[in-house]
Amino acid sequence: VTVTVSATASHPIPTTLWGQMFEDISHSGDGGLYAELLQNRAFQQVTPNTAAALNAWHSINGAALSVVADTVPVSSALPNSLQLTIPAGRTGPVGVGNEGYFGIKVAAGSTYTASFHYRFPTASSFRGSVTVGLQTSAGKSLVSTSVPITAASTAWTLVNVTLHPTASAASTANNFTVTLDGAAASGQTVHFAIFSLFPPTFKNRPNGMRVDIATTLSEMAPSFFRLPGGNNLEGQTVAQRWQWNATVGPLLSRPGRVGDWGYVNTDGLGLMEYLNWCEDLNMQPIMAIWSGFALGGTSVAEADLEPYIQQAIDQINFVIGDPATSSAAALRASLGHPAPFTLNYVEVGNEDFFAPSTYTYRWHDFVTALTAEFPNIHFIATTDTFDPILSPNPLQYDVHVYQTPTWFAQNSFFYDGFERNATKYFEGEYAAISTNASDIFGTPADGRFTFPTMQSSTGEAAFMTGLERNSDIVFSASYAPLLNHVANSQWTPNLVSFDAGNVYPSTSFYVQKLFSLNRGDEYIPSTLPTPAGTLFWSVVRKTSTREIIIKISNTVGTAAPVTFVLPFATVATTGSAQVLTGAETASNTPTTPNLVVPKNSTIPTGKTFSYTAPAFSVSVLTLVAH
Ligand SMILES: [NH3+][C@H]1C[C@H](O)[C@@H](O)[C@@H]1CO
Repeated sequence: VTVTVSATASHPIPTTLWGQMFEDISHSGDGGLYAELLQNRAFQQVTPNTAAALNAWHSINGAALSVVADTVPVSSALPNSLQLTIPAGRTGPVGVGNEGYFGIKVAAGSTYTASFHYRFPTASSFRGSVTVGLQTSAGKSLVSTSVPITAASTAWTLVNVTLHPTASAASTANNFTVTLDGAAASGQTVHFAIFSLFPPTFKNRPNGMRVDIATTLSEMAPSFFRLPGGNNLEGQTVAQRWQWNATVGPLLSRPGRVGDWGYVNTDGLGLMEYLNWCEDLNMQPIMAIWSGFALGGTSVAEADLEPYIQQAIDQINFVIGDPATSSAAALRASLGHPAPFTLNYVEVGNEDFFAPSTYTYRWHDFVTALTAEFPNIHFIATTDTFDPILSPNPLQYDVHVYQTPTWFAQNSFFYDGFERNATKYFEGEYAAISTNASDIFGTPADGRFTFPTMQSSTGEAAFMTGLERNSDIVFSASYAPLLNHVANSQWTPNLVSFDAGNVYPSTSFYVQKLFSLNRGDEYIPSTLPTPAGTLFWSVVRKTSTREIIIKISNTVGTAAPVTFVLPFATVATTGSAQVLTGAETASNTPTTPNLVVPKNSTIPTGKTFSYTAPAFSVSVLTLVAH
């Protein structure tokens, strides 16, 4: 095929085009990006005196354990404590261990900061010491330190320790342990509250992000970060919705919530952490507000919306308000960020095409009130585009599509036919997730991908060339879901998988990275690909370097020769090629983590040059031309 490139750009490309969608699904947050290593650290949202309340905790050497509703809770937000009784007649360490989020990585040279609160429900003359450590699940100590404790009072005492392992553990099958000497503490009962164990964090932020995952996400230079969801914004019930104010301030003040993906969210990764994260990666948030619909099916009646609208106003004021006039903004200032954060986009709900009939008034009432308060914010609607008709007319819609690789390859012209009527589109969730067109959301046995493959990733890349071509109306796009703990997935495939020890960037992640790191600031029209074809491309210009950047996706198993004809007076005779290619079913997985990674080379270029796109490949060709 011959591709003739135009001399003049058709439109500027928005700087927000490529970014990331986040929600706490498959332990993306708790057990993933959020660096806390202990699972069920504060016994939040569990029923006392049940085995489930002790999830991730186990007894060491006969200690009697139970989660109790403490008569003197450590805080009103954290009513549960761990009650530990040392039975008589035990010798050696007796206590409690935590197995982390399906393992704990212990690296020599890292400093681990551990903490917990303790109190003796009955005061006594007991004086002892507690040993805090990390050990393999076979019981071999990796590091430990001891701190004195006293039963002189029944008040809570905070213990902080640092651990410095001198050797790395052979695997992530390790436990965090808190023990007392069985003989010395025989018969003692101690209460513990909110344990915590942190490794070093990204940019050393307190209560921050896991370094390896954060670094991987930063490598694609995302321009936006959608938060906090996705389904996980919504709650199964109105009471279980995500509430910004329950996720800010001291961890002692954060009750946590039952998340929408089958596990308790600590909310240690809260709105302030999200916003600091956005600043650390130079991203802008696309922040959602709860829009009055819970996933269990409840819509708040219009007459009852006001408190939820006020909560949304406070949420936005927390982000951009003036501390002198807004208490929510004053709270932000007190937490260390007096200046407003960047916020241009607020999404009203999530996938409200599940509740379109009530979205008409929910959208109207939220957006009318919020626009009056925040005239510069762009509000994003989440129903199907223009169905139902909404008032005020949305100027932004969030469009989601999960489909087959073939669908993506066949629909790279999805937006070409959209009316140019001032409405802009956020392709907020997209991924090729199954080869089975009649059962997209089925199981792996039915064609569902567990990890992206070069078939799914080239399909997505084809679609993304269309998003780039239509970036006059597509302002943002993000693959979903972003993250996944391979030991506890609620959704596959995902962009980046991980376990307690490692991160596994997928083939689709490398596609996102190739598009995001090789952006142009203007789109250059060229011979259009055949919509029903198998080879797709987009051409952009980076005006600052006078580079032409050509992205090519070959979605089938035969190499595709393509000739480019450029109209520029000066064209470099060599250019760079960044190529991601592999077999149709090739995936990066925990067993083959780097099976398919981009390879760089130089290629001959010129006013007319040919390039052969390998089978199942995404290529980025860059050359200076003007
Ligand atoms: N059901 C998908 C759509 C929803 O918005 C997300 O929470 C889910 C996975 O990304």
